[in-house]
Amino acid sequence: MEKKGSREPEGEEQVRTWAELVLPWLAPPDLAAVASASKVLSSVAMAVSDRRASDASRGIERHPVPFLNPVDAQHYSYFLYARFPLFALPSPFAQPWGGRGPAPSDPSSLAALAFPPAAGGCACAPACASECPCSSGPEPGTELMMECGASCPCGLECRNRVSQGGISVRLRVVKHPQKGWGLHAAQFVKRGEFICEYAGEFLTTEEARNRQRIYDELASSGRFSPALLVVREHLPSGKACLRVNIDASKVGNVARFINHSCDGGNLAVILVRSPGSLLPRLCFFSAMDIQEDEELTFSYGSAKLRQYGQHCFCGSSVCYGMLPSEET
Ligand SMILES: C[S@@+](CC[C@H](N)C(=O)[O-])C[C@H]1O[C@@H](n2cnc3c(N)ncnc32)[C@H](O)[C@@H]1O
Repeated sequence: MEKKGSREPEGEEQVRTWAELVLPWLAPPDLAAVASASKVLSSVAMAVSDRRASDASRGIERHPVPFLNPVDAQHYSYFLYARFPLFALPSPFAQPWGGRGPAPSDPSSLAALAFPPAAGGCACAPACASECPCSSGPEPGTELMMECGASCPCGLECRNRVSQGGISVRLRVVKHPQKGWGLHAAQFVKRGEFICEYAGEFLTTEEARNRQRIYDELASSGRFSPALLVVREHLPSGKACLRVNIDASKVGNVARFINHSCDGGNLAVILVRSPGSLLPRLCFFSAMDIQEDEELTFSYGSAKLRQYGQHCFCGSSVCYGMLPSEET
């Protein structure tokens, strides 16, 4: 901590200024290595780590999402933060985190520019009415919902874009001794509220299969928590299905911390479609009233598809004992 009134020697002040700019770009192992080089670097590295621990979203979400670790000394998990899914990792693959300046830019905010909106959408501008043709669902028994989108003339303030305004409930990321980090409610959440979208990299099925093989190996040694999700949307004919692979292991949002529960958990997973978007978005809504501090969970999949052996610690009365995993 700097003492009021006392000035650092000029050389140290310069090192501090430089360190404040550079250290937020470093991954944890490099940050730790730099910290051991001098007192000034150590104090800047500590401040960077503290700021990182105070907000997993780096200031990109409306409310900070702090890390809480009652288990060990591990600070946080390192990944690039994006609010929406991306088709390709931004280059270079880096984002400052824990600096003193303004929030870094959200790499996923550029994604929409790369894909001009297609035709379609509603014509209810300036405001969408309750009978807007884009508004539907989720119907009981289905996991599909429609919202206005890029092809609609209405803006983000439209009432039919609940899942597009970002996260509005307060959340925190809490470490569990067996499950690793998990996402928790930091306030009471009413049933049916939008929690967050599953952001990450959209992958081709071939790339998803390749990565899954590597992740399975790393996960079985306990060194890695993969966050690759495969979602299948069955078309009305029932004959075909659209497969969406989203990998939040390197880039994603707070959804990458949501753990599995064999009883289905307290979140509903809804595919949200919008005019102008080719792919559906995977969104989480609260399936029931959720109390402050409760962990947010959903079911990763069916028990029948278990292939590799990660033990499940969901603690539910119907726990199968192993995490679901399917052959991608
Ligand atoms: C999407 S990540 C969830 C966040 C993860 N816990 C972390 O620390 O980053 C999925 C991984 O979390 C762990 N996990 C999730 N649910 C679990 C459960 N019920 N029991 C044990 N581990 C779990 C597994 O390692 C799984 O591969």
